[in-house]
Parts: sequence; structure tokens; C-alpha cells
Amino acid sequence: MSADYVHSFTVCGIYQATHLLGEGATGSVWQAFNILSGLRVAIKTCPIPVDAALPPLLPYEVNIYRLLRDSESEGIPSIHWSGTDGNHQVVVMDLLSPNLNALRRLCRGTLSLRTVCMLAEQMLARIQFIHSRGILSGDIKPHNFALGCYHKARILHLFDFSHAQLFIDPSTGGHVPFRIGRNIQGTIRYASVAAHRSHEISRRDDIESLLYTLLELYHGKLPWYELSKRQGTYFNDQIRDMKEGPEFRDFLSESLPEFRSFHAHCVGLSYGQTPDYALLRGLFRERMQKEGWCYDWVFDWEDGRSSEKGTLVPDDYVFDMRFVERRALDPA
Ligand SMILES: Nc1ncnc2c1ncn2[C@@H]1O[C@H](COP(=O)(O)OP(=O)(O)OP(=O)(O)O)[C@@H](O)[C@H]1O
Repeated sequence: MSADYVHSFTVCGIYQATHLLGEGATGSVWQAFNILSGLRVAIKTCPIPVDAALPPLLPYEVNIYRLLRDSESEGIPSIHWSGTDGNHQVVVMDLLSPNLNALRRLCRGTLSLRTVCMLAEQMLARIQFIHSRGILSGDIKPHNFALGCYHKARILHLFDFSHAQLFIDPSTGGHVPFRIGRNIQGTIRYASVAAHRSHEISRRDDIESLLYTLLELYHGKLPWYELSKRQGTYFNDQIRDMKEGPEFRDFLSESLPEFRSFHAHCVGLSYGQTPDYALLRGLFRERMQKEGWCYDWVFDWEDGRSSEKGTLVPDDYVFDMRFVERRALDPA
């Protein structure tokens, strides 16, 4: 967290920050409100690098948001303002609800098949949209999807484009050529096998990461969950081997046929090939139809019983036992 911004601060004179929402590798995200209209917004801040040679991170992400901005960009947060404020780069954007990883935890670790099917429908639409604009997310994971606020409360948003990249070369209009030797980016737990192998990524890699995302939302954990908490090449290689090996095949064989068909489609895609988004969406639509479920966009976390014992506390939060009441541990 930035030392300058420990307490409430304002941006642009009209956005008053109230509290910290989350932190990532790029910066801190704060909840704020517009003091003129009362509209609640999110503010992402990132210290300006001291070394002028280092590339500015937030302006890069803002440029991606600009490329995605048009009348069809439902489910991509709007940018209200961006620029520098003091020694920070700042972007003011639509406020979103807690991300899907937090909501999975709120629902005691797993989401129902009905909720996963409804989420898959919107996730595929978002990914297809950014792909249609020549952009890859490079970091598809539950943490980067969240419902909107106000009238957008039923619209799933894809956000955090800090690892996004263009797969269409603007100078040639063609697909970026395949190459090996690219550093692995994004989040190891959800990275595609090709990304592990330092291959250039393309649309198929976002789709493979979506498969891992959906599997985690449904099952609660991926087979490489424990390994993914460790860092280093050794663990990355172990995770890659698990993704390609019998452990994952066994996991899939005990899972749902929809996920097996999804996996078969991913494996069959070559570099640069357009994924069959309709086929993938159809897998979940058919299941919804078979079960007699309708797309009412009422998710598990809106049912009080699913979240009874859940928590929004992050995985890595360490409770200090000095602050836990003895009675809670020993009711007698
Ligand atoms: N517009 C928003 N509204 C509400 N919460 C948000 C918003 N943007 C981000 N957050 C919260 O802040 C957290 C960090 O944001 P974000 O993922 O954009 O940061 P990052 O530094 O790019 O993260 P990463 O390390 O994953 O790349 C998110 O997990 C999310 O919970």
C-alpha cells in the first residue's frame, strides 16, 4: 500500500476515496465517490516508477480499456478519468462487486452447476468480445470477473487488463507470429500449458484458462492448488506436468461431461485458431435446458443458505489468535 495514501484522499478534486478494496501487482484499488453526484466508483493507483526507463503500468492498461470502449462493450468497466495525481498514476473506473473468487468463498468454497452454467455464458461472451477487438486478456481467472453495481448488477464484467496484449499486429493486420521464449505472465494456477512452455499465447490460451477457472468455481480447488501457492521454476514445471498428465485426466474423468468436451476443444485448437465460442456456450446451454433451469441471473450468493458459513476474508489472511475470543474456541 502506498505510504501517501494510507487515509482517505481525493483525486481530481471530486473523487473522495473511502477505503481499500484490494491490491495486486499493478497497484491498489480503492472505493470512492463523486462528491458532486454521489456516484460510487473504484480508483486504481500505482506509484510512478522512480526509474524513468521502467514502462508505466497503469497507462498501458488504460489504453487497453480505450481500445475496448464502444457501444458493444457490455461487461467491460468504463473509465471515468485517468491521469497522474501527485506521484501516482490513477484511473477512476466503474465500481464492481466482489470478484468471483471472493463470492466462491462466500458460498463455502464451491458454486452450483446452475450458477457455473450462467457464469460460463457471460464469461464466454466477454472473452469473445475482447478477442473480436484483437485483444487477449492473458490473465483469465475468477479474481478478474465481477458483477457490476446499480443497473449493471446482473452483468458480469471482465477487468484487470494489466497482462493484456494485442494478437493482431496493427502494422500488418495479421496474427502475431508464433514464437518461443516469452516469459510466463498472468497467474500460474490458470496459465495454459503453452504459456508454461514459454510459447507466444493466442486466443486458445484465454479459453484454456477459462476452463481452469470454471473447474475451480465448480469443484473449489484444482489438483495443483497446493503447488500453485509456491514460487519458482520447479513448481511451475510440476504444475505444467500435472495439467498435461494423468492427474488432470483423472480429475476430468470424475468431473462433468461438459468440462471434458470443453477440454477436448482446447486441446484441439492450434496457435492462432479461432475458438468455437458457440460450441462452448452450447455445452452449458444444453445442460441448463436438460435440467429445466432458466437464465434468471440469480446466483448462489443471493441465496442466504449458500453463504451461511462462508467468508469474504481472503485465502491468505492470517488470523491473530490474540484477537479470537476464547469462548469461540472453547464454548464450555
Ligand atoms: N473496478 C473495481 N471495482 C471493485 N473492485 C475492484 C475493481 N478493480 C479491482 N478491484 C479489486 O481490487 C483487486 C485488485 O485489482 P486488479 O486485479 O485490477 O489489480 P492488479 O494489480 O492488476 O492485480 P494482479 O496482481 O492480479 O494483476 C481485485 O481483485 C478486485 O477485487
